[in-house]
Amino acid sequence: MIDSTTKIAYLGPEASFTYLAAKGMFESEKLQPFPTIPDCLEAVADGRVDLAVVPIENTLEGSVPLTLDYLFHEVNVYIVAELVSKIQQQLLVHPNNANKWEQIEAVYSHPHALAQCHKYLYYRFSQVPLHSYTSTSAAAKLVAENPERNIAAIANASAAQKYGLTIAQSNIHDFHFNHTRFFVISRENVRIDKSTKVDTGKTTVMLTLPSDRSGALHQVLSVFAWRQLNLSKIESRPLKTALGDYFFNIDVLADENEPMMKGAMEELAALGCTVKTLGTYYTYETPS
Ligand SMILES: O=C(O)C(=O)C[C@]1(C(=O)O)C=C[C@@H](O)C=C1
Repeated sequence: MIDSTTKIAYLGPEASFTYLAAKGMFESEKLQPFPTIPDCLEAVADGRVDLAVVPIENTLEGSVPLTLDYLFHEVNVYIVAELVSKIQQQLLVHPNNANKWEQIEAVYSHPHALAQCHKYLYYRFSQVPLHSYTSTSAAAKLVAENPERNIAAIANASAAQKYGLTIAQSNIHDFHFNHTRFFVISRENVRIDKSTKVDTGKTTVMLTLPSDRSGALHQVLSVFAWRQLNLSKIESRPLKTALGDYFFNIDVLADENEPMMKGAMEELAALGCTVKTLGTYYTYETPS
């Protein structure tokens, strides 16, 4: 599945957390930066690359809605692996401004990174405007390219090194246990199976309920419950058709080829659910 010609998109530019996660799994020569999550997913969906690495969920801030929604609404692709990385956020400034970082005029980062540092920013920089950027490394690059502006980025220590920035404050995320899950996405329903995997497999299904009737969700959950299929996540997201219409993202700790899972999928279809399966995949821990 992975050979010398494999191209892998990631949310760039270089030194994003997504880059570090991808580099922990694949050779860096195969990695190609794309500016946004939709760009990565479109590139894999239309065949410009073979795989894409995108963030899906963080322990402090929850799901990355753009990834979740895009996987349901916009592209037909599969998850072939999950990467989990520790996330340590740093406040980065241009070296020219290193001795006046306490007077920064703006902070730039990915919305998830800003949210992971909410308390720090609230108590230290409550008057300073926060600006969302496409990724943490894009924010670091912006700070590097604008030395005349006393602005900061929230990004990782590799980004400081890559873009020649100074770490003004280390580990500014609000809670110590800060990890992000990333998906490796492919057009084919295959899986990356290496001895370094840390689990026995998980299947992601996205579904809509048959109709808005009482007990519909209960019925869906009992499909998994009586088969003793353990769920590790359930989350609803807007279906974007009307207020109160949702789709559900469900992660099941089982292989889609197990008889119980096949039975569950058949029963969901019989109940009238629309089910989109994103495949079974293994989890890998990647250094950050
Ligand atoms: O990869 C990056 O650097 C990103 O900006 C994305 C992202 C995310 O969406 O969760 C990745 C990891 C961190 O949780 C913060 C931001």
